[in-house]
Amino acid sequence: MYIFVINSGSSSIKYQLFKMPSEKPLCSGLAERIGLDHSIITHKVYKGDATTITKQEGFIPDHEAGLYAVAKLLTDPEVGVISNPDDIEAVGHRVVHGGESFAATTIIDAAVKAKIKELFPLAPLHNPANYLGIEVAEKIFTNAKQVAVFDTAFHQSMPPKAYRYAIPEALYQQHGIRAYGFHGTSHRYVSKQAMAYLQNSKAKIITIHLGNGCSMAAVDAGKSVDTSMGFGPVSGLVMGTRAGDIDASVIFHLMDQLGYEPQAVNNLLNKQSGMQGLAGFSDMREVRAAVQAGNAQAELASELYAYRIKKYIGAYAAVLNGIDAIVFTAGVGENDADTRQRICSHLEFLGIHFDAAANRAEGSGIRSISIAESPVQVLIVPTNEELEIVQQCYGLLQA
Ligand SMILES: Nc1ncnc2c1ncn2[C@@H]1O[C@H](COP(=O)(O)OP(=O)(O)O)[C@@H](O)[C@H]1O
Ligand SMILES: CC(=O)OP(=O)(O)O
Ligand SMILES: [Mg+2]
Repeated sequence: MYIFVINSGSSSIKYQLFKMPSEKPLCSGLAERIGLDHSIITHKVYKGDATTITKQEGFIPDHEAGLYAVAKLLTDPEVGVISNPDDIEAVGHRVVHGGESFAATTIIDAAVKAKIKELFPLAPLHNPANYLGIEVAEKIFTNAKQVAVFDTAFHQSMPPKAYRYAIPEALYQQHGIRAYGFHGTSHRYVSKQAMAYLQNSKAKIITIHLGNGCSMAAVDAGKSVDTSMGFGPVSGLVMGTRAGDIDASVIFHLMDQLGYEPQAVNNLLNKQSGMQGLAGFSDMREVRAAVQAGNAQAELASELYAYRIKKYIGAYAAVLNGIDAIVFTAGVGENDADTRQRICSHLEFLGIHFDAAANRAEGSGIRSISIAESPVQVLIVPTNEELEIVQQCYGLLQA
């Protein structure tokens, strides 16, 4: 059985075609800079031990055009891997916000689509792109079952004391205002990998997902018990362009004293803040280069980014009553030794004894960057949201 996985982001589409149940990837790819100049699709085909990489440049105006271009690559006589889109039996979609309606992976029907649409205002950078991905896939892969895997699902195990806000009860009961949490597919995947690595299914783990969006989760024996993102994916950590935690008074001040309209505040906190707002760059590689060049704003931004994470490590160590491991994952977490060093230094009182040399060493796959005697293991675990999505889809279709 072939299952195609689509991870539609705000400006990118990640995709992977799997043969199930072997979980063998036939191809994977990334369409980047959708709607911007210099759009590019990087398409990788795996045959035996060999990987062939094709790069296709040219303007991609929107997600619909991007998905059609990807489908064309899949069936291309030279770099394609299937002869007909009808060969695909299921398409697994990452859907960022599932609200309280979805605690598990779900076959998509008209009612599920309506619910995903209803949640647009709660995840404006993500759910519209996810929805479009579903609509286009329905047109291209007409034979396939469409399946939704929600970022919020893993965090549905949080207790009310973690997910409720201290505001009137009616706002929760009537309007669903509570913390949901995101990146659940990644937190679930890396925490499972870490439990297997530690050979401890009861492990208390703090997972730190640092991509463009950033979040942390406190995971107790495989269950999320708290997480840093909330009602929408803007709270908690400092991100590429999102502010993370901020006093609500700032929002009133912006509107009442500085004349900001609600939409402008939304834009400010989602798109112009975080590392972009502090240092002028949202891409951590550019921030690192600026720090190297002696840029004081980039240095402060890097310290603030790490400091916020350090505070959440302290909080989640308390929530979990001790920790067995801390896990770094996603673009920054997996690749940026400097950020990991800033976060993990001076945490010996928690039993975190960081190995600075191991942290700087080149490596791939799951690996430890704490010293052998450290009571708490610090791990790098590469995330693979697409693999987790395909496993979820296959599990659902077999059930
Ligand atoms: N070698 C690296 N050093 C530092 N940061 C990196 C490196 N490689 C990727 N990143 C950062 O990872 C982030 C993107 O992570 P990713 O998980 O791909 O994000 P998303 O899935 O949210 O688009 C960017 O900020 C990028 O700069
Ligand atoms: C939910 C979220 O923030 O996702 P991403 O990191 O892909 O933007
Ligand atoms: Mg991501």
